[in-house]
Amino acid sequence: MRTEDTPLAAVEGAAFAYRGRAALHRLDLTLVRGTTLALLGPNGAGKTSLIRLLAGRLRPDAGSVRVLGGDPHADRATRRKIGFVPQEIALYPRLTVAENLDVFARLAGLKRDERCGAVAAAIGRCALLEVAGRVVATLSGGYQRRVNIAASLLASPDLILLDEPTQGVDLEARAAIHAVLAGLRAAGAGLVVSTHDFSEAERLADRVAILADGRIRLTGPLAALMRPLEAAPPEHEAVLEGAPDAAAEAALRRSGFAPLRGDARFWRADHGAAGGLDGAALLVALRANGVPAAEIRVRRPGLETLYRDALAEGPSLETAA
Ligand SMILES: Nc1ncnc2c1ncn2[C@@H]1O[C@H](COP(=O)(O)OP(=O)(O)OP(=O)(O)O)[C@@H](O)[C@H]1O
Repeated sequence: MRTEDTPLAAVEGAAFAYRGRAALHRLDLTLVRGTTLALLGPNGAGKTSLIRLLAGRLRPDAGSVRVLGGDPHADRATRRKIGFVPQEIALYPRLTVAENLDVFARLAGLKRDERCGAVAAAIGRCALLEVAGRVVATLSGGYQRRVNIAASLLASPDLILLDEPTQGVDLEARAAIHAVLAGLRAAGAGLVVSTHDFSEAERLADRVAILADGRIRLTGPLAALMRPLEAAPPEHEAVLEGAPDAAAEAALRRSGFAPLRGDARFWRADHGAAGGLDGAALLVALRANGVPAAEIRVRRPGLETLYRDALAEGPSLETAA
């Protein structure tokens, strides 16, 4: 196999258990160079465990994990090709941004004459120049997340693993982080981004993998997965003022609505199930039946639809490129 044919990463039959409790079951996944994979799945699905396997922080109990042909757990040179951005901010709060990055450059094994350039490059790629001299503890959560990302870039990794990189940040900071990730991708890095945010995945990723209970339920290129939805009718999402009582819930279910995202204020129905009414008529009809509906959103089926269907269906599916 030529070097350029080696996948960025290959996970084959990888299984992992925490003290006998299975977190990942014989997983197969290939990462393509220069692409961004979004990892989606409910809490406890195994996203972080998979990222930690790819980062070499965990060793599979069975099967194998290879990054650019090397074993990230056993092989330090392979680990240097991987940038790992953990979910928690892992920085020295009393040091400045530049001082933090210098410490991480040392930890990454960079020599003194390489460190200055590597720190400057990471600051540039994460648009941190204006805060480079600021003490990290004084920065907003969004900036701290960008410094967390910068810390993973010092050895110019080919693969960057980001565990919920926009968790807990406001919309502006989220957009800034998306711009950083888009820049990394444009520079040729492969990214794996775990997220609970469908619009983020749609914006950033060209491939997705949906996990549940330690298994991949659906994976493939986003465009190919979304294509069948193009002809599908719009969906209705009912946003309630509060959780419905039993009578309101029964009325919602009679109208074809099912709860969304485990939050009793959000319900969805496809167009047909909602009786073909438009959003305004549906709002009136639901309110007349005692449903505390504040708003009906009409939207095109998207990644969230695929996600819901993949979790409902159960069997593993793969869509080829
Ligand atoms: N350090 C640990 N010790 C024991 N069990 C763990 C540990 N970390 C994760 N688990 C368990 O492994 C399973 C997968 O967890 P994991 O954190 O990989 O899921 P996740 O998809 O990243 O979830 P979230 O979206 O909540 O971050 C869960 O059942 C979880 O409780």
